Amino acid sequence: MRGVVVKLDRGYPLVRVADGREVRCEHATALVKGADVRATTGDVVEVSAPEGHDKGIIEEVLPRRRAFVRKDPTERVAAQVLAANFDKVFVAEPLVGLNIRRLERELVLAHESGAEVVVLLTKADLAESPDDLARAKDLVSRVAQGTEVLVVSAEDPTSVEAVRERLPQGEVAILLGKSGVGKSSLVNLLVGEEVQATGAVRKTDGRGRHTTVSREMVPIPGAGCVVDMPGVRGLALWDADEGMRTAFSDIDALAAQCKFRDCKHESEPGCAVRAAVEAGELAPERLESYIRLRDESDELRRRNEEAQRIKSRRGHPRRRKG
Ligand SMILES: Nc1nc2c(ncn2[C@@H]2O[C@H](COP(=O)(O)OP(=O)(O)OP(=O)(O)O)[C@@H](O)[C@H]2O)c(=O)[nH]1
Ligand SMILES: [Zn+2]
Repeated sequence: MRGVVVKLDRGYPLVRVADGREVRCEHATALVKGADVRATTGDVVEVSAPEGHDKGIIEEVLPRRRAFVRKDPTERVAAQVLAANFDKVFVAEPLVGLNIRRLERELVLAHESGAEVVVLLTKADLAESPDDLARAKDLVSRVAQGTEVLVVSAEDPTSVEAVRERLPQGEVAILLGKSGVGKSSLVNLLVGEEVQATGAVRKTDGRGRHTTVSREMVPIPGAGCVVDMPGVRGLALWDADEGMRTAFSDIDALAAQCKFRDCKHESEPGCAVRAAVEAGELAPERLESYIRLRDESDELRRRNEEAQRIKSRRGHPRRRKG
């Protein structure tokens, strides 16, 4: 049977199979043992249902056309795929507590997936004045580098409709953003009922910091599906070259004018990026942020290559003698 992973929580992946049934499934030992393949939300999987077994077995995870990948926070060098086969990424950033450095990182990860990205400036009703809102939108638009920015408020149904319009039927969007930016509230408004517990609910039940603990495909009436992405507190970069180029297209364009092709924009002569900072055309914090993210991704690549070398040596013990 062919199916799609529609929910991932602390238990077994929930797979919706062709006839519409939803089945809890475990991974076939062969999948986990060798390459350590784990199905994630959005994955298309091949499932078997052995006689007398209460769960289905995921026999195969089909190749992903798209993936949202971060560095596994529990491992020194390992990627973790948080969602697969989506069409869009909504990046939610709140108007109050706006954090440009976090937004930059989220944009790199979002663009790296290759999906279309839309930034949601949430909790817009908390703006002190129309000017305050315009300033925030301006700042976010500059950082977003041409990526669309929507102003969203739970108090303004029109703004919620604008989000729905960006998610046509048949498409899947993942929703990124720090805990508390209003992701669950937005999902509930899109659905039209309380399908996800929100921060306000959480206060009374006294549970942990994150309200949402699962990654679930939630169907939106008259639109596609949305996956609220919890636990992305530590969004460490994995492969980020493409994402960096898109999220920092301003710096990428300037870098083409640097004297050295491999300029690091640190202390090299003839650096067009630093020249732009000195001329007041590029914010120094933006360059700092770029360098920090680039170094993080370079360091990870170095570690990954090292791990691959060790692995291939272990796999071919005879080579060592040569
Ligand atoms: N003023 C205002 N408050 C909002 C808005 N959207 C959400 N909130 C409030 O912000 C708090 C957090 O909202 P949630 O929707 O739970 O945030 P979340 O991003 O889903 O958080 P996690 O589920 O923990 O990842 C709640 O108290 C909401 O009522 C908004 O547009 N305006
Ligand atoms: Zn340079």
